[in-house]
Amino acid sequence: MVTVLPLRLTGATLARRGRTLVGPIDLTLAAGGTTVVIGPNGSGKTSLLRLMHGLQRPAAGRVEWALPDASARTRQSYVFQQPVALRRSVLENLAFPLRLRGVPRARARAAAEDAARRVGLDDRLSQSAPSLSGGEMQRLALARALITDPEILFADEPCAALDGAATRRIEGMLLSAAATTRIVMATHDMGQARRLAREVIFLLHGRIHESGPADAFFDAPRTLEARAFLNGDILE
Ligand SMILES: Nc1ncnc2c1ncn2[C@@H]1O[C@H](COP(=O)(O)OP(=O)(O)OP(=O)(O)O)[C@@H](O)[C@H]1O
Repeated sequence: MVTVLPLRLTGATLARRGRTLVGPIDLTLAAGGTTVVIGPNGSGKTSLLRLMHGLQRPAAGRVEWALPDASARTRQSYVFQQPVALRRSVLENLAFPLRLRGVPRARARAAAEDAARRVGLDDRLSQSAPSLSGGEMQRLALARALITDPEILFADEPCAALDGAATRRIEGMLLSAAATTRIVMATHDMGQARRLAREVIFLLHGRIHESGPADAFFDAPRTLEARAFLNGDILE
């Protein structure tokens, strides 16, 4: 199968007004499993996801997919920390990415209904999406991001501000999506990171401080800083 992976970052930095927010980053994202990006507030989790997804061009270094950027772009989705919904119905929101890709109206509608059923929003199809609750909105955002069957999904704190039940529901969606979609997500919730991650990237001050298989990272972090972070200590 032709695939966009691996994604390779080589000395990549993201900058705003001359200030480096993240990087230089060197990493290779191969196929399979979920990568969880963790680190203190302001350590650069969102910036790293944006850099990988191509929301911003690197100020230095390279961000390269296995396919040309134009094809790579159509095979990835991004869920923002604060999801944005179109001022349209739940059904139209779900159908939108398919319509953008030229899927005929009836087929897009059927797929949207099916997606809504799977995430428990089938009784909300005609409700205006901006009026959904926080948990419902996150489910909508995730279902909309997955409806194109992306090869890779970037999710920035997809459970921020959700209660335990809503969080578990989103985690369930991520776990089933992970069977076919490579996931890279940022989270503050270490329980969630343990439940979902195959691989961890621990950021500190905009750089990768430690990374590797999740089990090893959580059982025996190599660096003092990672140990301190997992203990909930403040890192300056
Ligand atoms: N548009 C911007 N302009 C200037 N600085 C920015 C911008 N976006 C982010 N930053 C800065 O970049 C650094 C990293 O921010 P980022 O949002 O990537 O961190 P984070 O790890 O996702 O934080 P949090 O856990 O609080 O969401 C922070 O110091 C932040 O203030």
